[in-house]
Amino acid sequence: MTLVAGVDSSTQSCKVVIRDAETGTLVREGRSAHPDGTEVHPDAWWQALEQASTMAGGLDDVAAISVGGQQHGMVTLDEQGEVVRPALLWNDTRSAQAAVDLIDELGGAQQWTDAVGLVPVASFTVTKLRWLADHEPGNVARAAAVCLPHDWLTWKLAGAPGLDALYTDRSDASGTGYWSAATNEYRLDLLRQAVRKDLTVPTVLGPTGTAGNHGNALLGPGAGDNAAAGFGAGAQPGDVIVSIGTSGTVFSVADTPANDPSGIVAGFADVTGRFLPLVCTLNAARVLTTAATMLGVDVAKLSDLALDAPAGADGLVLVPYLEGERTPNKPHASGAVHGLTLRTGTPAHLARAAVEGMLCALADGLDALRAQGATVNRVILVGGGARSEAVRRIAPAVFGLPVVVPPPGEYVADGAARQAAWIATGAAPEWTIKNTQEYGATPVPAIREQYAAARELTVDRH
Ligand SMILES: Nc1ncnc2c1ncn2[C@@H]1O[C@H](COP(=O)(O)OP(=O)(O)O)[C@@H](O)[C@H]1O
Ligand SMILES: O=C(CO)[C@@H](O)[C@H](O)COP(=O)(O)O
Repeated sequence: MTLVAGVDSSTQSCKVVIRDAETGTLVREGRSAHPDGTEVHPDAWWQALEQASTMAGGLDDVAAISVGGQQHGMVTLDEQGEVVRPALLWNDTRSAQAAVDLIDELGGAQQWTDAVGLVPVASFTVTKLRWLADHEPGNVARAAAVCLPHDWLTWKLAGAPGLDALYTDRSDASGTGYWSAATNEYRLDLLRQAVRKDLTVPTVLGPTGTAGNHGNALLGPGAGDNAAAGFGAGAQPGDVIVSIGTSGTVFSVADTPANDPSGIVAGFADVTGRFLPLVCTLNAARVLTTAATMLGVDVAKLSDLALDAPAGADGLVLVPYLEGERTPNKPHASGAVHGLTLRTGTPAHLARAAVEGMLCALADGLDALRAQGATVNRVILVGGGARSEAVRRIAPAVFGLPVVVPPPGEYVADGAARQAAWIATGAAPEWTIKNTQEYGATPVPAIREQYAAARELTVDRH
């Protein structure tokens, strides 16, 4: 049996799956938590990867390894390959002003989407580089290279061989703001404009490129976590993946690149050589955990409570901008609850409003994807939040679409493992996912209508 390993180094944890390359059967797995915060030293990811690999029985017997990772995080390295400062993550909003400045300097949003398929917001690496240039000139002076979380972990697995041996893949490169999925080329002029110097960047590998070796194992190009999840869940034309992890994402695989100057849909690349138009919210599964904390219950009880309240929660609306928001672009916003009355002031109403508010924000993303030409026949729901029965049952009413839920699993790590199997065997394996559940419901447009009336009514954070 040929074994392969897939890694998901995501915001909250690192997961490792080891699968049979031919059948996809899960052989072993492990996981380890990441520290909280939006600024994390990459060493913490390396320790978590080592712990998760050990829990998964080690990597000595695998033929290939691929790493999927949280997108956009800025990892800066000096000439010796030492980390210059803790990485700024995708959900760190301190570079919001840098995003505004960069859009102005290039002449507007359309110029950015024409150049690199996206409009800068605080999440994207290019804006973090500008923040660094504006606030930490000493660190900029020391920096010799910039890469992403998955690039850095792949490079560490290869033994940290030197800056010229940094590799990335199309999907993650397309989220930097200085690489174009449409042309398959870096825009190093935009990187230089952001950070005001030249930096070494990773070589972008194609779908079956190799990034070196870890012992006897080949290292695959890896991927951004969303692209890996799309590959792991086997998304087909007409499928839209909705991932409810730390972030909420809505995306599909496309044959042409997105170009959305509104900035809602980012024109990313996928792992097979195609494209991955994607909408991302900053607030997803943690809206549920926060609502559970407010109610003094766990997430299972939150789900029961939400299903006890009527659709629309009698008009109670929770606007879920707990970390500020990226879509819509409100980096300084806070969340809000509207429609409180004697009738709606119950735990069940609040639980229902939390689930519906989070899903309504994602449904707005679904509309934006359609506006970019995506065919949407059904939703495939993945990520930690998809484990919630309330989310599964309420989602079809909010999205107005059938929702398919694969068995609970690690679809980012699985996508990375599937890529590793492609590298090890020379062909993309057809791994089938059994026991998916389909949820249907009559659409309830009133849920989205009351959300639309409330979503602008927020105040900024202190
Ligand atoms: N049954 C559940 N109901 C609601 N949320 C859940 C459930 N199980 C896990 N989660 C949440 O899912 C999140 C983790 O999901 P995951 O997709 O692994 O996130 P990430 O990839 O961003 O680290 C955590 O915030 C966790 O609390
Ligand atoms: O910024 C994005 C996508 O553009 C996020 O989706 C990150 O890639 C983090 O993902 P999770 O840790 O929530 O899976």
